[in-house]
Amino acid sequence: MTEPRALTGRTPLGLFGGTFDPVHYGHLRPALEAQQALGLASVRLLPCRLPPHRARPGRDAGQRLDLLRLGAREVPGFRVDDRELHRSGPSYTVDTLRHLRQEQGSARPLVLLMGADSLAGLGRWHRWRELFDYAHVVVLDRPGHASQPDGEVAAEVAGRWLDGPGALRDAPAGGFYRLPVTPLAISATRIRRLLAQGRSVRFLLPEAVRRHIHQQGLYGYPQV
Ligand SMILES: Nc1ncnc2c1ncn2[C@@H]1O[C@H](COP(=O)(O)OP(=O)(O)OP(=O)(O)O)[C@@H](O)[C@H]1O
Ligand SMILES: O=C(O)c1ccc[n+]([C@@H]2O[C@H](COP(=O)([O-])O)[C@@H](O)[C@H]2O)c1
Repeated sequence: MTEPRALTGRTPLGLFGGTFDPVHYGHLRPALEAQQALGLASVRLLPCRLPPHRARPGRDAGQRLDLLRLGAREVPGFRVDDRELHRSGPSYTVDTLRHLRQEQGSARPLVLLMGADSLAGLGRWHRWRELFDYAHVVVLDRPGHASQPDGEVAAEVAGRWLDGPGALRDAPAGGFYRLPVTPLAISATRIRRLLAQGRSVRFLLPEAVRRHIHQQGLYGYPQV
């Protein structure tokens, strides 16, 4: 996959996974802020086929992928990476990171981005401690969710906190960092609910995504 800026062996690569049903500005704006604040050459958006800890999405993988591609097109530094859609079974992030590490080599810092709500469930992810063998983890603030780890996750990251974004370049993986981003109380759940009520979703997601949803009748309701 070609990246927008030339990648040297130690240019950090951002990775942002999600169900993206549909992609919205609560994904894109925090990811863009992370790209700029952390000096990421590129952010890869990774749609999952079967999210491990939630109900099967109403839209199939191809439909969510089309929407994500339209949204990602707005940002020059973003790429959609659809590798999880080609794997059977639940889309475990540790498997994705292992493959990316093999591809990218041992030196490049990989930076797994996640919203604060994902952090809250991290201790239940498949082989979650191994994530730190393959990547740094950076938590993006999300309204209504604590950005501080607790329980087993707090214990695991106690010795992993990084001083600042520059420290991401000092090692290929293993660090933990919290990045304040513009708080946007937007969720795909709320967008689906608005569509179900026949209400407008303008300005919550890219206009091309909104149009595509209506043109394809993806969430089943007339244009508002
Ligand atoms: N408004 C937001 N602010 C910060 N992070 C977000 C926001 N919305 C989603 N994220 C993060 O984006 C990633 C993908 O999220 P996902 O695709 O599940 O979106 P969602 O809006 O949470 O969806 P749903 O409402 O269907 O659960 C997760 O790491 C999540 O924490
Ligand atoms: O690996 C896991 O066990 C795991 C458990 C829950 C979520 N994830 C990943 O976290 C990302 C966000 O998930 P979600 O359910 O909030 O869309 C997505 O890439 C999922 O594959 C991964």
